[in-house]
Amino acid sequence: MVSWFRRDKPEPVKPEDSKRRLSIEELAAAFPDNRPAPRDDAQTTEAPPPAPVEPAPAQTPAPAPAPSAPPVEDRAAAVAAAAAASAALRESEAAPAAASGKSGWRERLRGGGFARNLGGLFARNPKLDDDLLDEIETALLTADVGVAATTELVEAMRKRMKAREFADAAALLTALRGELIALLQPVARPLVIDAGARPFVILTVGVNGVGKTTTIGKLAKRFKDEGHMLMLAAGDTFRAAAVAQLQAWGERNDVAVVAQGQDADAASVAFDALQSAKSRGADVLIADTAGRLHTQQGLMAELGKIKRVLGKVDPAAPHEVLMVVDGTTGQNAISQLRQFHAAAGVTGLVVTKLDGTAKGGVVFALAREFGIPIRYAGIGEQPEDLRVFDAEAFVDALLPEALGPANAMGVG
Ligand SMILES: Nc1nc2c(ncn2[C@@H]2O[C@H](COP(=O)(O)OP(=O)(O)OP(=O)(O)O)[C@@H](O)[C@H]2O)c(=O)[nH]1
Repeated sequence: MVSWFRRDKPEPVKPEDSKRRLSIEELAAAFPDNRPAPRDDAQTTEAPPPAPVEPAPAQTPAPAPAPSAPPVEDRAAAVAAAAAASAALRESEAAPAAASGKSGWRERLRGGGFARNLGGLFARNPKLDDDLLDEIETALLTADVGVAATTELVEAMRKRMKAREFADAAALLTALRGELIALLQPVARPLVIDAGARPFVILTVGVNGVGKTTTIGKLAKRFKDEGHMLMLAAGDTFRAAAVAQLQAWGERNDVAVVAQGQDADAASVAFDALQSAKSRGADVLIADTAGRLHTQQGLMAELGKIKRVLGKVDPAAPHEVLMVVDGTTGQNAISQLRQFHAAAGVTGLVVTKLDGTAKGGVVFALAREFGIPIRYAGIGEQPEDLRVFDAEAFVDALLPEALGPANAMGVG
């Protein structure tokens, strides 16, 4: 599949070219059905992307990927995958906004470990005693809330229980909900597009496979719906299908995508895209970057380079460094954020894949450890499955106030 993107005959491509319709093969490549799982070890065998060179001037035509014909069996698989992708797109577009509002959150998060363990615990009508606190502690740790945050929460509950503040377990549940909401409230700060920045530049970063490109697609839809004139920069020039994937999202939302193809210099793509967005009067530019492990120092340094290059066009850019974190990663997300923050100065987070994970508790650990705003939560793969992060809605979804057998989420 990688060979489709090798350049037999390089051709110049302009930003406008991104508006062309994608072929069925490109669509298939853009929506692969068996993505590798994200890796969090440093022993990757993948070759790193090429070291960045000085950015090309904005008007320099860049070589376009010129897909060569895939073998017949690959083509058949591609056609089948494309058909599935198109059907999925149609389905998602036709689907009612089932996941809107608090009920939508609850709907999506109910299968998760947090909801199941903690919710199930209270749904059993437990006795108010130390055993209950031990069980809460285990449930929080299992959901990856982390040792520090868990200890703080449980000790706060223990103190209040000893002070006879709670009449029963239901009262403790209410207090625990309050503590959880209080932990998240300071970081539930939505992204505000500064109208004075033309364009407002969002640089997305994160490790491999966390959902960066998908999140950009979801954001494109959101911003478009809000009436913004936006553009996308296909800065993930490493993964074979990433450019086509972003172009597919762009096409779907009628948003221009600036691309130079696979293996292009990511900083050059960002530079080009910002110049283009400026000259077209776009008010938002979202730049994708290749996934990279936080332990790969060379690749982490490349993020600093991309930022500096953007700063040459607009000293205030990027206005937001949005790190996408996979909510299923567990405590590893902490070290990821630490390294990305050091390399690129993260200003906001998107926590993805919170639907159905046993590890959704990492959101609390991130909030406690860094205090960096959590802008959005990804709760599914469809365009509408990106929510502005709301502390109360999130806690409400994981641990509803009224827990009885009827409300015990995912229990049994
Ligand atoms: N269930 C679920 N899946 C998601 C969510 N966000 C993204 N995904 C899926 O995660 C997979 C990886 O998403 P991508 O957007 O390709 O990830 P990426 O970070 O751009 O990947 P790299 O370019 O390899 O770094 C895809 O199968 C997405 O559909 C989410 O909120 N929930």
